[in-house]
Amino acid sequence: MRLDVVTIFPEYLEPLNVSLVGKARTRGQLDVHVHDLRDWTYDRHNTVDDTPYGGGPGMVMKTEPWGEALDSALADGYESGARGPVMVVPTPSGRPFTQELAVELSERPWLIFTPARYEGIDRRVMDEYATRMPVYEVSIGDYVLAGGEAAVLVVTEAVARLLPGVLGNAESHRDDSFAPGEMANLLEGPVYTKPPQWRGRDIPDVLLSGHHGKIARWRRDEAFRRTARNRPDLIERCEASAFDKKDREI
Ligand SMILES: N#Cc1c(-c2ccc3ccn(Cc4ccc(CN5CCOCC5)cc4)c3c2)n[nH]c1N
Repeated sequence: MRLDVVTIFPEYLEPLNVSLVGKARTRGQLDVHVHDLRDWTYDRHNTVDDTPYGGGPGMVMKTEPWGEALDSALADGYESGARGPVMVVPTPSGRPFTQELAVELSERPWLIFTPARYEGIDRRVMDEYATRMPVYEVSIGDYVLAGGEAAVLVVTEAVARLLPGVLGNAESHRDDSFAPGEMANLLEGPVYTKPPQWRGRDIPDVLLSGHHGKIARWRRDEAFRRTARNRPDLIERCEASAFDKKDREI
C-alpha cells in the first residue's frame, strides 16, 4: 500500500516512522510519502490560506497549492506503479471513521491524505479530485481538533494493522472489538499477566483453570459487562447468540 500525505506540518507525521507503521515501512509493506504543501507556494510568505468568501471566522486553504501538490503526488505515485488512488480528507464534518471503514480503506492500494488546517480546504479541491478518484471525508470523533494531521495518524495506524503480515499475531485483529464474529460490537474485557499476585491482587481463578470453555465464557461475560457499562449503544447491536439470556444469569 502506498500512502501520500500533503500537509503544512510534515514533522507532525514523524510518528509514521516508528512502531507498527514504521516496521511496516521498513518491511516494504507500506510506502509512505509526506509532502510539504508550502513547497508549492511561490510568494515570500509561502501563503497557503486566504479569507473566506461570504465572510465568517478564520481562513480557508487556497486551491492552487493543493492542486499542484496533489498533481505532483499523483504523478509520482503513478510513476512508481501505484494505481487506484483514494483521497482521504479528515474533517470535523466527515463520516465517522469506524473499524468497518478502516477495513474498506485497508483493501485499497493507495491512499492520499489531505489534512488541512485553518477552517479547511476550498471545496473546489475536493470537487476537482472527486472526478478522478473516490473521496472519503472522515471524522475521527465528536470533538474539535485544530487540524487533520492527528486524524491521519489514527487512520493510518487503524488501516496498517489490518494489512496482511503487519500484525505479529494474525489472530489479533480478528478479535478486535468491532471485528465480525461472536464478540462483534463488544469491547475487550480485562487482561492479566504475570506475576500471579501483585499488591495483594490475584488473577481471576477461571483464567488459571485451564478450562478453555469456561475461560471463553468468562471473557465474553466480562466483555458484555464492560460494553454495557461503557458503550450501552453497542449492546443492541450484539448478536443474540453472542450472549444469550442463560449466560447472563451466571
Ligand atoms: N478528522 C477530524 C477532526 C477534526 C479536524 C479535521 C481537519 C481539520 C482541518 C482544520 N480543522 C480545524 C477546524 C475545526 C473546526 C471547524 C468548524 N468551524 C465551523 C465554523 O466555526 C468555527 C469552527 C473547522 C476546522 C480540522 C479539524 N476535528 N475534529 C475531528 N474529529
